[in-house]
Amino acid sequence: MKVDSSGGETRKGALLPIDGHAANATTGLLPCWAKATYPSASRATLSRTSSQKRRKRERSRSGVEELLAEIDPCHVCGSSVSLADRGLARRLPHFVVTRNITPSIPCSFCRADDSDDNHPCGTVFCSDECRDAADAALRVGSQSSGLPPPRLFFCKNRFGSSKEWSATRDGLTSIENRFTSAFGREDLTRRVGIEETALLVTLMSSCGSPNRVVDSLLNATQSTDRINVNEEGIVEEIWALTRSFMSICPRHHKSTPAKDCRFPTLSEFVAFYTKTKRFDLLKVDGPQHPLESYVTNTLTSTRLLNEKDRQAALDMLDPSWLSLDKPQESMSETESEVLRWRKVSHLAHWASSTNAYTDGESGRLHALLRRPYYAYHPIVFSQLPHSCIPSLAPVLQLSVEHGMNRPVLQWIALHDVAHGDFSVSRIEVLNGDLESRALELKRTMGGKFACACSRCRFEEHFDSSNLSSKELKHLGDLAMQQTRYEDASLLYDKILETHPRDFDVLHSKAASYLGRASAVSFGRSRHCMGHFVKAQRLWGDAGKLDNSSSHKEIEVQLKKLTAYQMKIDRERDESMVRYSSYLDEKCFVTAGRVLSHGECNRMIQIAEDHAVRLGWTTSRHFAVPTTDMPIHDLPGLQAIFCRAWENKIRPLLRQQFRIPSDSECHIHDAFLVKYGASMQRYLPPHVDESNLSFVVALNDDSFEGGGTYIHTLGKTLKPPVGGMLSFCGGEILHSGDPVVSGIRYIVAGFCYVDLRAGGVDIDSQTRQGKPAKESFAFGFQV
Ligand SMILES: O=C(O)CCC(=O)C(=O)O
Ligand SMILES: [Fe+2]
Repeated sequence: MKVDSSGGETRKGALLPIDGHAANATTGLLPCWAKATYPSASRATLSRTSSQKRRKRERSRSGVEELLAEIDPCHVCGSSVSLADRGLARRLPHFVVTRNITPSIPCSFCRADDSDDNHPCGTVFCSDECRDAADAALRVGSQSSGLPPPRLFFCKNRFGSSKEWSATRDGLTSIENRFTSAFGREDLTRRVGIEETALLVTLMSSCGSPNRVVDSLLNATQSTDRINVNEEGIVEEIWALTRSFMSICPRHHKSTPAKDCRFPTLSEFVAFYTKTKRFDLLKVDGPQHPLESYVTNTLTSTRLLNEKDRQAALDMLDPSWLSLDKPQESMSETESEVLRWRKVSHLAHWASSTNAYTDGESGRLHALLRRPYYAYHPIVFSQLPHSCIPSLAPVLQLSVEHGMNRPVLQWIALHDVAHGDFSVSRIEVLNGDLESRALELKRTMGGKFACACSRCRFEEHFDSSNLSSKELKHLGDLAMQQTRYEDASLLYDKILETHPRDFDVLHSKAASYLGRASAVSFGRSRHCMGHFVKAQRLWGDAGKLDNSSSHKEIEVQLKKLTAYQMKIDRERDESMVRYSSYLDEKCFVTAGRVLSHGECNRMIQIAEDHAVRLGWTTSRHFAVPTTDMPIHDLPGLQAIFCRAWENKIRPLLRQQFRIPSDSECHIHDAFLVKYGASMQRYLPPHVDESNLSFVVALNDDSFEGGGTYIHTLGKTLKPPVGGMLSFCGGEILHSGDPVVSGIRYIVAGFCYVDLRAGGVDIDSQTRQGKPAKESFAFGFQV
């Protein structure tokens, strides 16, 4: 969309000369997040002709240099600020502090103490006038942005007990209250970074117009004169941000002739970026790319899209850049529909996978989708102090409101958050060491910024003596999220030295052993080096302590322990079931059965009867949820399953995977899963958190599609009714292939193979680091 086309030049907000802004009082006052100045959707999809581009390159440098020189002092008007004038220097705009701030309160940005002469964060305003102007601009912007206001939504974190959750909720409510009382609900505004086309596409499409999805993607990726749609977008964004701040101050008199305006170079961009980022701009490494959630939630949900819209979306999401199998003439209608759905179900994984897709359209789209997206909320982020173990993470998710699915900015509580204790991370990469984090923080927050979070304090001397149990727990949980299981175990041990009956810590420590068990490469070591047994032992011991039943997670683990701990009859170690083998004996499909037809039908019946009263569960699995029913929750299911396990499944697994006699195969989890064309159709690509996994088919003639797609094979495997697929769950990428009609039922089981004695030196033999994102079943995720 053209803002103004006089002189043949597309004058978008970012390119207006400062004079131009000043002349137009209304748009001049608008910061870039105001819709009137900067229509987000159109900017994301704007393409530029090469002559326009050339003209931009020809523009002189002076405008940019001038701007760079000016940006450092006052963030509003550009005039230099005397830091000696501390009263003024400390004064922050209304939108970053609560109303009654006095100069003696530390800076909301950098938390600097008032006694410090140099204001490290560099966020200073030279006068009340500037502060008010910024404040006014924000208000104008928020009124006209046209974007839905943000909601603060809090998820229960995975670590806290119910008791702590209520403390966390109070803590989070206090944050919300603080924002609300400072600005009033209607003033809250959210702005999503324009440059990330996919995000906007998601927003648009989840608001009910799926046919704009591909238009936007193609516009963004196809126009050949755009070198990199993302970077250019960011540059524009920052350019606009900078200029609007510069132009809103009436005291700014320096004019820059239009001919001096041009886009910054990359290094200038970086300079702009790091400086403006100190304001508000925050790069969000979303745990899930918006397009991923669009594909997995919206497209497959019959509640959100009617058949016609979904068909239209499917047609459009069947582009040639998905280098999966191509439909062939000889394919039946069902086969091509399965193929189409498979493409959709793999899209998210494909888009966010680290495998290189560097060529052509697929490469460009892949690059686009893999980039973290940007979201900023000037008010909210400005108020949150930085921490390298953040307790909150902002994510954009769909949320049902008044029957509509809307994208909302949500806060995920990563740890328990007490009243007054909250922080986000202001740097993107938290995996770096102390030094690299410090460097990045200085660039982002100002040259003198030094992080004093407990992680930094700990890593400075690797000494835990000056840390509280709570801080140690945070550090342990962070290590879990980053799959540094050994570090997590050590940190939890430190706490248990003084608090041996802390159920949360006991549970987390057991989970760290389980993480280590899954991180082992079963293909290489044939057992998980005692980690699984240790985890079970720890849960068992915790269960013997008074009050352990008050801890929900421990209770669930004990229930599974009891349900699946069977007496093993050695006589039955030989299996008579025939099977075929794939992938170097890492994957098998039986021709015979491990469950009879009658048993399969009975299991389906029990599950459906139970579901009539209590429904199916859909949230038991953290990363890749299925619509399922835990076997250990229903005695009827458990009885049939355990009989099959003892007599058929266990002996078969031992034989298939050549499990040595000094090791045992343990069930950790098992559930009955339901897929359907009008409900959850498929499971996206993932690896399990297990050494071995198996899938038993409970029916096969009442659905089309379905089966387990094994990615390295490029094939869908479908055992007969009562037959079983088994594979190295932690190593083989697989997905539940989409069901295109009818209902599919399976039993899925997750096993660990461990030494019978469980007694090896576990601390010296663990392999670290399967990415948490792909983990399944009980994963801890950042
Ligand atoms: O649906 C399938 O066949 C695969 C199920 C699966 O992978 C799982 O539940 O982890
Ligand atoms: Fe799986």
